[in-house]
Amino acid sequence: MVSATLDAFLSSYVAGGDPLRLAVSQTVRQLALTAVTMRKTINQGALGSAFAGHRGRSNSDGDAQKDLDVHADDMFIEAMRQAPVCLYGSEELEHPVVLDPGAPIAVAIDPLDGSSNIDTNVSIGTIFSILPVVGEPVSERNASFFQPGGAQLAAGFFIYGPQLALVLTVGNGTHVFVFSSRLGTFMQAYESVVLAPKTQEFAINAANYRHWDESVRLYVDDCLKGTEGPREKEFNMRWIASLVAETYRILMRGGVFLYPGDKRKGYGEGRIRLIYEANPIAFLIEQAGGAATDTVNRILDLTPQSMHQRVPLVFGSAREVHRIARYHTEPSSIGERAPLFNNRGLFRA
Ligand SMILES: O=P(O)(O)OC[C@H]1O[C@](O)(COP(=O)(O)O)[C@@H](O)[C@@H]1O
Ligand SMILES: [Mg+2]
Ligand SMILES: [Mg+2]
Repeated sequence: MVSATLDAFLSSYVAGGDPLRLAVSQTVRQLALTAVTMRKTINQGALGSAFAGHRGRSNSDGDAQKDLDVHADDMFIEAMRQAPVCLYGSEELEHPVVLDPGAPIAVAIDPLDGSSNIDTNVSIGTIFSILPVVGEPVSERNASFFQPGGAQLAAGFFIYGPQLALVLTVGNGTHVFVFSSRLGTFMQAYESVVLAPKTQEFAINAANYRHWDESVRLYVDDCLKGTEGPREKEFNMRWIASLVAETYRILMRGGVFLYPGDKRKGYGEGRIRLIYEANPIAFLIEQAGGAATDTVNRILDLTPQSMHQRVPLVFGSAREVHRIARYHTEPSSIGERAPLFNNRGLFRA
């Protein structure tokens, strides 16, 4: 347990006076102030006006927009106008918006993650990715969002749960800050998080089982067989349907998350958006010693092609993530089909 303030953490990060770092730290401060206000709105629940429900609108990806989605987007874009941010790209906006053309960074954001949980009083959040601005002239600057996730300067999310927390990386570990109402500020709650490489817990929306490809089905089948299957250990399963909540849990106690592509219409690349969901989560997870793939390839190596592009996402404890990749790349050598497992089965019989 450590107890530096977020301000102290950011001040030490900008100590060398690098202008990009300065811009990142000012932006994170603005995001944090806005998250505190968002939390107050969320805490009012159905008693507050921002909870009125659907506006009957949908975002560019076809998701129904709830009032709180739009409210969160309005809040964060206003906040980013107070920060040195050139471009603001959001799940809720079809195209990125130019804020300060001379500023050095671009912010990609999922203003409200886990929207389907708003009315159920389950944790929701805000995910952000901060990238350096690239591209000349100004009209070419949207290219900033199409850099591989490995170019991110910082990434993080706020989780509006039993605690308001910020999980942040600026490229030197993954840091968890919890908002202290008493002190009115975010305090660092843990040293840099280290994710256990092994796990016995997986998270997937099992309702889609029949739509998955065989590799994903076999992986899950092997987990479900527990001590009687090739894994020879019991597994636990979780699905909160809130990416921020799943990520927080995995950072705290290990585990693996899967949202693969499946055969449903529109789900060939899964559900998670690359630029403002998968990339920041992958950066946080890698900085904690975990791994993140599109089932096979490292997420942070992918070059985005469009602002709202979806990507299959697997992340969490590194050994488990790499194991899942092998179900896709060498299916005949893993799980129940592995020669060693069959031998063992013969001996047992
Ligand atoms: O409802 P499903 O298909 O299980 O999907 C749940 C996933 O969708 C998301 O809610 C997508 O994010 P949004 O709420 O920002 O659209 C993730 O947080 C979550 O992991
Ligand atoms: Mg989301
Ligand atoms: Mg969202």
